Amino acid sequence: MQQNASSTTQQKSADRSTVPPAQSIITDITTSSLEPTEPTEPIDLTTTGEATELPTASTPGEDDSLVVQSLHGLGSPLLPAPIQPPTPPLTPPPAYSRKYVAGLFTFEQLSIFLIYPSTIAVGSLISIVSPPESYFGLRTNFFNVFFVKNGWFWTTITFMVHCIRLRISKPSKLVIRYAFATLWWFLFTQWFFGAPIMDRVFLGTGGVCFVNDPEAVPGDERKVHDSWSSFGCRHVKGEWAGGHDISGHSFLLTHASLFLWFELLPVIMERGPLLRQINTKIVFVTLALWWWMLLMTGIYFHTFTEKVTGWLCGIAEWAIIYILLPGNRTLTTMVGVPGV
Ligand SMILES: CCCCCCCCCCCCCCCC(=O)SCCNC(=O)CCNC(=O)[C@H](O)C(C)(C)COP(=O)(O)OP(=O)(O)OC[C@H]1O[C@@H](n2cnc3c(N)ncnc32)[C@H](O)[C@@H]1OP(=O)(O)O
Repeated sequence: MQQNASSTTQQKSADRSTVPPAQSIITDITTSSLEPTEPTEPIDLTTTGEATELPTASTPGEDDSLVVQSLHGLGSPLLPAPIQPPTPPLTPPPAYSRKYVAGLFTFEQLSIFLIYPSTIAVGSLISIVSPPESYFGLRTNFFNVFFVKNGWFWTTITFMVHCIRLRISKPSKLVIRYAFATLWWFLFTQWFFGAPIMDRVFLGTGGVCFVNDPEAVPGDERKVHDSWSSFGCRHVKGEWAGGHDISGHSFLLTHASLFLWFELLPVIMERGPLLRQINTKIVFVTLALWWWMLLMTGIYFHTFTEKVTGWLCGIAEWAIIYILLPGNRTLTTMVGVPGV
């Protein structure tokens, strides 16, 4: 009996020795509430769904400022934090945590990203070695005139076909991402407070619009027209020559393809019934056509550097929205992430 009593006492004192003093609990809670809980890895766009939104997404009626505050784990450093049971850390759900290549891409994202520079490289190589005679080498070919020259229109239609069958909880985020992609295409190829960005680069690097002057002396028919855009130059039947003429096709085809791929990626990764739908096949047909036309641009048009600068401008908006923003939860809350 006496032995039992003493072992119980020993047990109790052993238990007490494992309990931290109250002061240390308070310190732990206070410091943990002050520690920022920023994600260490970008959010994986290949497996997320807006139905399984980010932990930061506010539910209807929730105060956004509170959400943002809780995201950063901000407490007032002047006031002692109230003692509360420690909240679980804001780690992303398992679906987000996948292996990243160079800390930025998943394997699938990297593979998609690499398709376009390799296509331009292969096309340019063929153009140097021996470009085959082809219908696709004509500027007036049907696929160019009907599809690529209206490329953003067809990309929009394809995107809508993809979107109408999704079950995502926040369609407004889809429209926001589409609006950003459209804005970049518009500023780059159509209008940027006057001439679009690609034409401004051309003019800024010494490019001019030459037109034939019927009244000029023989041998000096070409005169410079004061067109400030490639559209204006085409309108007066002039020739746009001299400066760095960024490839609009490389830009548009890369920009549109990366946009469509990254919106479609969750459907691909889910490998569910959505993948077998006709909507997905339509997206793949557009992607295939855009890839083929980029290869043709690589083989028959522009210089290598003009295609590379077109490609670089084509990845700019995608890199911000789909690669860099997912590393910041507050900004990602604004544009959302693609889902199923
Ligand atoms: C819930 C869901 C929400 C959804 C969301 C809500 C949505 C809400 C409703 C919206 C309802 C719809 C709304 C749609 C809205 C739009 O999208 S309307 C806009 C439609 N417009 C377009 O799509 C225009 C797209 N085109 C372009 O941007 C430019 O033409 C491009 C493609 C950049 C090309 O520029 P470019 O001047 O041809 O320049 P570049 O590539 O350098 O080529 C130089 C030459 O080489 C030739 N060339 C180059 N590559 C090639 C090639 N591969 N083959 C042949 N020739 C070539 C060119 O043809 C060109 O020759 P020329 O024409 O000078 O003779």
